Amino acid sequence: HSGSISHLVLEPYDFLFDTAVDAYNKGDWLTVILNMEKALRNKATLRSVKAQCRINCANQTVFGDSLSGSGGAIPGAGSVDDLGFFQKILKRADCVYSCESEKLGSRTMHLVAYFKINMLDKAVAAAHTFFVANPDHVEMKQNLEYYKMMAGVTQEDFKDLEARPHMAQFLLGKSYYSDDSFGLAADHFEVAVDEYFTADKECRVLCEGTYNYDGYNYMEYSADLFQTMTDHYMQVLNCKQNCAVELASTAGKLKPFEDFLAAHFNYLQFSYYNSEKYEKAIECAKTFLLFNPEDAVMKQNLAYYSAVLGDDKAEPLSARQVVKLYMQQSILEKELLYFGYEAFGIAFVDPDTWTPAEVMPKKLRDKQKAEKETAARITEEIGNLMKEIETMVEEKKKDTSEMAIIIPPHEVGAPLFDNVKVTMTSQQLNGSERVLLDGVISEDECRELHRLSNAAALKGDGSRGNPSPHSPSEMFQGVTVLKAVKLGQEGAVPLKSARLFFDVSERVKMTLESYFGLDAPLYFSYSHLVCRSAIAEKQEEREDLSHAVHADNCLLVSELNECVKEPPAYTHRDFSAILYLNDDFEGGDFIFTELDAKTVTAEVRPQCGRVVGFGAGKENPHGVRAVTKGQRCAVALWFTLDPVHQEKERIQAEEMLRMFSTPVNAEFMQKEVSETPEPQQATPALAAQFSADQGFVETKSDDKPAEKGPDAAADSETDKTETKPVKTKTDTKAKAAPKAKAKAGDKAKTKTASKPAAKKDGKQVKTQAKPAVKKTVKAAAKTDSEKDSESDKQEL
Ligand SMILES: O=C(O)CCC(=O)C(=O)O
Ligand SMILES: [Fe+3]
Repeated sequence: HSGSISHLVLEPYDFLFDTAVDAYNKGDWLTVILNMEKALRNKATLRSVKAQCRINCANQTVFGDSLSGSGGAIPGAGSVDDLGFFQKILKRADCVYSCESEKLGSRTMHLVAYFKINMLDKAVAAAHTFFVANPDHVEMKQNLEYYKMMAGVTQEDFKDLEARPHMAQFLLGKSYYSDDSFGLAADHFEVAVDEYFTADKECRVLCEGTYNYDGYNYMEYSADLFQTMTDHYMQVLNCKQNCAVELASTAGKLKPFEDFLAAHFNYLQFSYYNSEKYEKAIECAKTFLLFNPEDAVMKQNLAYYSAVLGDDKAEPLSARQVVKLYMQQSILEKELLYFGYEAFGIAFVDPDTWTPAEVMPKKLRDKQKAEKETAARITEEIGNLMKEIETMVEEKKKDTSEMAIIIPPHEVGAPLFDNVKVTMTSQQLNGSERVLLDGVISEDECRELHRLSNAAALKGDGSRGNPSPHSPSEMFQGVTVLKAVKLGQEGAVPLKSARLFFDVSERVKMTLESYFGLDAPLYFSYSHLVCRSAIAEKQEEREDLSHAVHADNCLLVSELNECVKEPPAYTHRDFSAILYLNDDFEGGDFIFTELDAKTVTAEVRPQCGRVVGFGAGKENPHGVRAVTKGQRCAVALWFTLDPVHQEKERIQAEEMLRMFSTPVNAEFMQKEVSETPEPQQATPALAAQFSADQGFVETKSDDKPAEKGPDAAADSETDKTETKPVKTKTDTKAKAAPKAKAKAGDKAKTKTASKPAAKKDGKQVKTQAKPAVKKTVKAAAKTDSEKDSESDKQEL
């Protein structure tokens, strides 16, 4: 063991992670950031100690030594060899064990629940998305900018904590390369190669961890010694193979760089050529050819360099040994893995593109070929089908435009769900964009939601807001989806009922989209389960309405027969739907009126499962007649066509419901989340999704260095026909072959080889992908007062 005993006292990162999750739910971003950073740092330390221990121990106990003391050949030597092998394994295990506990203190302290590690990785990925990859996520960005400002944290602190030197060097090299600073580029690519192998070594030893029972029931897994060893070993090898992918991955890039290691040598060869270091250029070209022996452009480049240097000098130069060894080892691993695939069916997907075809067993190759052909056939068939469907849709469109003559323009759809029936159309309701549907939910569902409303009202503190906002003769109670879910989480109402609230409103939304034949989807703008209860002693000589006549997205000025579409009206609301839950009350009929708010054009009697749906604008002024006895309950829903205005609370509710439905995650949600939700709080899952849609900073496939089209300028001065090398492009999007960089030095240096006839214009075509423009964030997170006014407005 190493002499120095230094105990690292690390706060367990699962604990830090828990704290961060708690803080996340409370919207306390500062705490999230601090703990997440610490968790990442500790995880990195733990990782490096483990890697160091394994590397040291591997050096101390190399397999293949003869067993000390066991001298000559004795009968049954095979078993002695086996023993020797296992002795080494035991020694290795022991060495790792004591090394780790010496460095980290008690071992159990660092045993971490594995799902939490996975969660951490997910969170890290999400954090990357937030911090690095997604300058366009306006809301998340605003929040982060705001909290960063508060904390006095600078952008530097948000740098990818796990950014590893090999990647940093590679990216630096690339940026020098695209600036035509080839000397510096070569320096950084060289360091990158060195760092790559260091990182690869580390990555590989870290694969020698515990067996992951993924897919098996841990308790039921039983295998004999060799089966167990094989299973575990195959897993380790798979993991090691995957290091190539891991090392090629970086934050802010959706996909790993392709042919990452080979790419280094592609960049290097051209950088050396431009620095007139032909020996090195040749060495690197040859190294690149180890990966892609048939690469025509590289073969051509190599021929050119060799001609310049002189074939006799070029010949003895060989590809890098370290790469040869790396490939040999990797191929051995692949062969073993393929053997495991064939013998035991342990799946292996080769992550490398350079693997020689013959490494894969012929049987598998044939199978893959057949599968590819099938896939191609299916794709073709699907294509044909799609075409057919398109034609059918076209025809259908023609039909429906003819139908539109009879039926009002928007009401072309049929209800989506079987039990739903159209009771009245716009025409029958004497207006436009109106519908009355029945059978949208069942009696049982009505009862459950009615109960939910009353249970939630009981829990409500009653002090918040006016209990009778619409009529002094009635009590008004309301609960949002998020509130219902939170109450469900606390156990104050059945979680099942909260979920029903959510699902039912989803059903109404789909029904409306379908019925009104909307091309664009509707988004929830607000969802409210509301009951109006008559106050018995306040019913005499009552003349008011339960809900005065109004329109949902404009301010009705009945004196002028006008509706002004301006704030504080919810101008973004486009459709409204009221789902009724009961009819055992007196009064409470829904009415449509003219713009004068007096002339009633249609009346609807609420009943369980009935939905009145209508456009939210001036064409549909409406109100509710006084509820004079009993309690009238309904789910009131407003929809918008503009995703920007969708209800953030609902997204949060959905996220929580999803968490509850996965047992592992439910644990994170046991604690109460903040009382007033942040209106702008998006979930990591959503943010990641967003980025998947919008793309990351660098989604362009600039990872392929190729497209090394030969320079058109063939030599005309000498009889040699070698073509001058062409710069590797860094962006495959630019299709035109970039010009070779012509240097003044070429003329002097070129001895035997051809050089381009015409001197190239010195300006290099810029082919580097432009970095995404960072948006300047003007507004910080919303202030509390803004939030309050927003949530209060909803209940008016
Ligand atoms: O409850 C109803 O029937 C209608 C309520 C309404 O129009 C509203 O809240 O905007
Ligand atoms: Fe309304």
